[in-house]
Amino acid sequence: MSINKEVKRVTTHTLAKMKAAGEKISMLTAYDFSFARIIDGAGIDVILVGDSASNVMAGHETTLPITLDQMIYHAQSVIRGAKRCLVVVDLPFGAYQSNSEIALASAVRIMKETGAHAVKMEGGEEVVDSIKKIVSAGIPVMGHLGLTPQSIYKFGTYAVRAKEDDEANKLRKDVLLLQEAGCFSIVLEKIPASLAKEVTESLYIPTIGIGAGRYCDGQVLVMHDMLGINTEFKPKFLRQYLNIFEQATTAVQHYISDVQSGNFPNEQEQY
Ligand SMILES: Nc1nc(=O)c2c([nH]1)NC[C@@H]1CN(c3ccc(C(=O)N[C@@H](CCC(=O)O)C(=O)O)cc3)CN21
Ligand SMILES: CC(C)C(=O)C(=O)O
Ligand SMILES: [Mg+2]
Repeated sequence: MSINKEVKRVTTHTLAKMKAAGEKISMLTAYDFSFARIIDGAGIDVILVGDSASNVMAGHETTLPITLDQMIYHAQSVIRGAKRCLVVVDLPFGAYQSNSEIALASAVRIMKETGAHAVKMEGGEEVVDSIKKIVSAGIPVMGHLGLTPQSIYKFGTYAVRAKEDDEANKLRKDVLLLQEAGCFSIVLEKIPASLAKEVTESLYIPTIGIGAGRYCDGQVLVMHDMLGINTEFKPKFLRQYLNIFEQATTAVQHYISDVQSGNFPNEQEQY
């Protein structure tokens, strides 16, 4: 299948084997070529071109405003930088909820115009028909349950989901429906660790958690959060590995003062 044999690509089948072997799956978001190159080169299994681009790239309050065209632009940039990992693209709000034909058309546009390997969509029972249609067309689908940010105005808050029995029971059913519909993996966002453990054990497809505890088959974070580019967002589940905001601010301040003092450029830095 692969014409370019330089590197062995992670596929949805790799992830299935990893779950079977008890190997944890690492996933991070990326939205552009340069960061995709860093993350892929570091050895990540999966890059998610998340609709969180709406927040961290465009500065919106929620994920709702980002369009399919804008997601396609981000995915095209990421795919040029990602040589080894699996690249999954979020279907944005409005690109799949109306009916399964619109959902398929949106997924086809992503596959055709970006070269990405899979799509992700939020929801359970409500989107099962769309998932089946997309999977039948040969497009791998990742599910997303628990806190689903495209429905934030229905929930009203970003608080932990499925703490009560009725919502937990719906999630228990939804994971099985998604698996049956053909999803290759499911993101579980901000649910109790005990529930994530239980549903992870009930599935043969891997779960990828964010704020869903240590028992998921893999973990995902938004790159800008874990690198400390975006420092306003500090939920309990986030581990920050760098503080780029602070370091970049210091670097820019040094540059400004070097320009102002005439220290930059020096003799070696001119022609
Ligand atoms: N930068 C960024 N990081 C993300 O993880 C992310 C996005 N954007 N945008 C899309 C969704 C939204 N997500 C979220 C949003 C908020 C919380 C959260 O825990 N917020 C509050 C708590 C709010 C409450 O309890 O009511 C917090 O502690 O920061 C978690 C995940 C995850 N995704
Ligand atoms: C938080 C992850 C799972 C996501 O959907 C996104 O970044 O858009
Ligand atoms: Mg998303």
